[in-house]
Amino acid sequence: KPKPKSKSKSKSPKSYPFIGHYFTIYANRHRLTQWTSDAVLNSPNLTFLLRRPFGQSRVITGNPETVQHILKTRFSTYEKGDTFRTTLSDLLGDGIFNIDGDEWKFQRRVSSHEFNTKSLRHFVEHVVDAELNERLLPVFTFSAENNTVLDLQDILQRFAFDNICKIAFGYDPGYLTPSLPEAKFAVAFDDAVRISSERFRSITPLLWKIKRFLNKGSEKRLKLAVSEVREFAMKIVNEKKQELADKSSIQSVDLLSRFLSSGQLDEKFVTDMVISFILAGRDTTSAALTWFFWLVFKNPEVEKEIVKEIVEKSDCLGFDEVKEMVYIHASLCETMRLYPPVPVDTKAATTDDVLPDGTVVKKGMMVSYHPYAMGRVEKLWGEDWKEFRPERWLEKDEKTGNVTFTARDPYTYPVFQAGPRICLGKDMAFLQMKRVVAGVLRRFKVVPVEDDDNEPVLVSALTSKMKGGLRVKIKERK
Ligand code: HEM
Repeated sequence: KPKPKSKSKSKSPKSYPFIGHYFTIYANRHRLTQWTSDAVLNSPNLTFLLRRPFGQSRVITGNPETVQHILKTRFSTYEKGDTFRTTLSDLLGDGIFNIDGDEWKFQRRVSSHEFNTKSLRHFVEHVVDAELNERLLPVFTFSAENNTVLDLQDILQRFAFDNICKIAFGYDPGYLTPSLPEAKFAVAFDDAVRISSERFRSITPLLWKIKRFLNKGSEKRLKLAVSEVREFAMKIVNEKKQELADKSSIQSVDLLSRFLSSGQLDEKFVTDMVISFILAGRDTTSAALTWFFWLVFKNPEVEKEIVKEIVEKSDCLGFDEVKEMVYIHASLCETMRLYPPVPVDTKAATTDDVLPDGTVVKKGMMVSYHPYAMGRVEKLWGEDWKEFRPERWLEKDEKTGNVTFTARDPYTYPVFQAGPRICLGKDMAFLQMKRVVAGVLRRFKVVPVEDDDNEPVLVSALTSKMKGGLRVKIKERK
């Protein structure tokens, strides 16, 4: 197992009494993911102690052993915790992302049915297939014929949003239609996520709580955005309740029906669940795919291999064919190593503890693991870690010539988290992304409009995005 870096490259950021690293945090407030990543990478044991004002400290780690300790070995010690819960409670309420203990176990158990093989097969062969063939590809065809510019990230968010609503709630918002309708909901959702996550940067939580109490500035905007989001989620819930009441037996197989028929009729609870699933399903796969198409354009030899893998399959891509596409799978893993959709994820300690790297953790302290930094550790990925090389995930059997995908251990690559709370939608996400890649690259080339050597910027608010989106032209593949 590779060992973390043993030497510090440069000194740690400067910390002052009372305010800790606040000056540097403030100066880097628009690139905190990148700044904390540098701090982790420059630390000898890949663990950095971020000192916040008023003596609050947060551990941030990129050390696989420590990540395993937090996410698995001491799972019950590291919870979401009160700070996380209160900071996000206006938006997420008691949804699965924001709870611990028995409540979390219940939601996880009911939700996990949604991700069994039968559901996933239905998802890829019907839901994703229809959204791809009836919406995404026609939008691309129009763009190719008329030489228009598209914001690929926006298109992919619409695509993912329609899909998650259809599979989880049996509801089609029709957000990716040729006219690309403005959706008040989507704007409100982005605002709500961004402002909620900005609360974490407040010098003390008291500040945003006072602002909320006075209903001023960003808190006023957050309140409006959250009520818009809740109204939309509640509409879905009420329509589903009506549908269930109208039917003598339950035919719907979606998650929402499952919650409603398990006796969960509390409107607030089910609405919270809907919001968490939209967050999980919309922004993660769309961000990953946006970076993927940019990286593939920048690496034509990878694109060639991908197209080769696609044309070897028949036109009709079902569940099994999609699963078999190992080169695309590897390319997506490689994309998310460099640009993880959840770049940093945070827990809180319920008791005092000592991490395997010797860091002392006090009860109540926040402890984050940093997939963005971990994808950049030379000792874990080799000297060529900067390169986009799907081959690092593949193994060729010299006798048979068969190429197989080799996963890294989930604590070295915690892009989907790891341990008992590992992402429930991992397989669903891969199936969806692979089906999109195969459907798009079989027919089209995706060409960024700004083709210079500048790397797009990753910005993060709970989940990451490409700053400003990705403007592309679509060309028919000859
Ligand atoms: C590339 C795509 C995705 C990535 C990288 C990803 C990553 C993650 C991560 C890091 C977490 C842990 C979050 C936390 O607890 O703080 C998580 C949890 C979760 N994800 Fe995903 N996710 C993806 C797609 C999806 C999709 C499509 C769904 C489908 C709805 C989904 C459903 C969930 C759920 C329900 C949880 C909560 C699990 C729990 O707390 O027990 N994810 N995901």
